[in-house]
Amino acid sequence: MISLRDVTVAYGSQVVLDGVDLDICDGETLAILGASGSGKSTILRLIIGLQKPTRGRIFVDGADITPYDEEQLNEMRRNMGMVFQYSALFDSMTVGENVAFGPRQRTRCSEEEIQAIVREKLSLVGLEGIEDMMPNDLSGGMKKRVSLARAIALDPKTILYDEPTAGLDPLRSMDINRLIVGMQRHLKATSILVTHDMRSAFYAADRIAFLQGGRFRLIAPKEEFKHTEDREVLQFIYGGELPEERETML
Ligand SMILES: Nc1ncnc2c1ncn2[C@@H]1O[C@H](COP(=O)(O)OP(=O)(O)OP(=O)(O)O)[C@@H](O)[C@H]1O
Repeated sequence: MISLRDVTVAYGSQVVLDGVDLDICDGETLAILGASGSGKSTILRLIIGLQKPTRGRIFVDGADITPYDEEQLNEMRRNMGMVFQYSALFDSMTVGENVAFGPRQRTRCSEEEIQAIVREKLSLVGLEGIEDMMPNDLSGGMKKRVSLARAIALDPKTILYDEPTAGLDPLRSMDINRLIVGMQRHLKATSILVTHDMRSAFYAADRIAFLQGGRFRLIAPKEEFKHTEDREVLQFIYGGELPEERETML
C-alpha cells in the first residue's frame, strides 16, 4: 500500500499540492487525471522519492519514506518501475542495454541471466529480437514499449506510468493500454497511471482520481467516476463540453 498523508508541495508561493491524502492499494491500477500543471507528475516523483514534500508524509508498505536518504530510496526503488513521459531511453545504448540497465546496476546476475531477463521482458511487450537496435531507429510506440520493458526488468511491485500514451495514435495507444492491463495481471503489480488520455484511464484503471486546485476533487471506482454528477469533472472528461451539449452537437 502506498499512502500520501496531508502532502503539500509548494514552489515559492505557488502551492501545487495542498494537503493531499491518497491511498493506493496493492494490485490496483489507479489513474490520476487533471489539467496540465495540476501536479500529477509531482505525485509520481514524490512516490518514487525524486522529490520531497514541503509538508506531509509518504508511506510505502507501511514505511515512512519522507526522511529517507538516497541509499534508502535506491533500495526502495528496486521494487518500483517508472515509465517516463517521452520514454526517456538512453539514446547511446542499444535496446538490450537499456533493458539490462537496472539488472546490471542493482543485481549480481550473470551476463547470461541478464540476457535472459532482456529477452523475457522484450517478449512480454511484444518486441522479441530487437536487442541490438538503437532507440532512434524505433517508432514512438516501440520506444514506449521498450521503456516499459526497462521498467519491469526487475519485476517491480509498483509501476508508475507518466503519460504513457502521449504522442501516440489511437491504435498504438490501445496497444499500450492493453500492455498496462497485461502487466498488472502478469506481475500482479500496483500501477499508478498519470494521463490526459480518458480512453486509457477508463480502459486500464480500477479507480480514477481527479486532481484540481491542489486537491483530489473526486476519487472513485471507474464506473462510479464515469457516472459522476460533478459538472467540473464531467467537463474535463468530455473535453470542455457537458454530455447534454455533446448530444446536441452530433
Ligand atoms: N522544479 C520546479 N520548480 C518550479 N515549479 C515547478 C517545478 N516542477 C514543477 N513545477 C510546477 O508545478 C506544477 C505542477 O507540475 P507537474 O509536472 O506535477 O504537473 P502535471 O499535472 O504533471 O502537468 P502536465 O500534465 O503538463 O505534465 C506546474 O505548474 C509546474 O510548472
